[in-house]
Amino acid sequence: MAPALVETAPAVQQPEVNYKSGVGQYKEAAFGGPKVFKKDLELRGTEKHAPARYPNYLPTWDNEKETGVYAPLEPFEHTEHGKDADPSFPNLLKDAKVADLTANIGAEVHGVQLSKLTAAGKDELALFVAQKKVVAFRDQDFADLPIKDALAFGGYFGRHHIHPASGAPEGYPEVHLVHRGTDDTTARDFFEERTNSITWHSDVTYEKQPPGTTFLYLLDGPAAGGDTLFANQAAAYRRLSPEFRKRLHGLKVVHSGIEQADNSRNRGGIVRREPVTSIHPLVRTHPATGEKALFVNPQFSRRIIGFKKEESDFLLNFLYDHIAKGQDFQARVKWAPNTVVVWDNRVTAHSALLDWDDGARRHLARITPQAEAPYETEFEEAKTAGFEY
Ligand SMILES: O=C(O)CCC(=O)C(=O)O
Ligand SMILES: [Fe+2]
Repeated sequence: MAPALVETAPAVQQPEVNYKSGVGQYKEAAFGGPKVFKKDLELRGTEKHAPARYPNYLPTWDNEKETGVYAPLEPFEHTEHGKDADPSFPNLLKDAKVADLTANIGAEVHGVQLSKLTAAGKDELALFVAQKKVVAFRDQDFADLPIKDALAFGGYFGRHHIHPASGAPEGYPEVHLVHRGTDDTTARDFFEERTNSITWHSDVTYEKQPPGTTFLYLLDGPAAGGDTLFANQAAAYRRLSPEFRKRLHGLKVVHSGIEQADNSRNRGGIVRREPVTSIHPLVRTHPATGEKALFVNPQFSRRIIGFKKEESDFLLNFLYDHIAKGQDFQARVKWAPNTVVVWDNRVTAHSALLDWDDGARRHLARITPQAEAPYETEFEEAKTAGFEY
């Protein structure tokens, strides 16, 4: 049966919380990939559509062998390599051409081959991405590497997250896939019910240790469309008044993976691990830059602890709206063949866009190293200094 090609999670005992009463909604249902996935059709192609360029990356899943067989995730000690980096980036950027995408978020880089970076270069990559928030590296060989080599590269940045509900290349559950194939009717179905496809989120924030430096690379894409949106959640934090920021500090938010798992189950997809909820600070601090960022998203955040439902909904909705409208701290990343986009999931949110014709293949792979458990540091009145707005 079919999987849900979406975000998702595991288990550490949590205090009892009524996560279901929050405003966050799991909206990714319509992004959940085809109900039935015919691998042979994708391998063959159709009269109108070419076969998959990277058949080794076509999604597979096995309900019988995979559902419920993964143990809860255990805590692990994360090493933040961005802290060890030379901030002048001598290894990463020595031959690079860097162009900022906007004044407040994003860069595009030519002239670097990620797969060839030394350990020092990878440390610099972690810091550079933490600073820029999202970076599009062009002309990469990543998609052509053996999958195990791509995973070995990503594993430097943290323990691989195995998605609870998404399809994966055969034998590599650590790779999360985004795939719309030749017989996909997602766009038509989705817009029967909805007016836009924006789904701001950071990945799998219901995990105890959500991802940090995250890699998404293009395998096949439509001629136009299918861009990805990114928002700088540190800039979103700084844009708020000092009084408002002060109030946000100390608040804790419940994040839930339950709806995503239910959604996968309802579609006949897999749930590799029983879903969990986690409690994270509403404002988190980045371990390498010391920057503070909002850490809420409408996909997975559910409830502010200690607030009544209406209070929690009111504040979370304000923050979602603030982030969604902040075009001046957002960037729109355009995909091209051989592009690897790297973002820091701790300080950004992103949204896919469903704006291309059904049937045109869009196929991406994500490598998702987990990072530290989110933590916060004290509110500091003057401490937006040193960071650009
Ligand atoms: O398809 C996209 O543009 C982004 C999908 C996504 O949210 C992810 O891979 O984490
Ligand atoms: Fe995502």
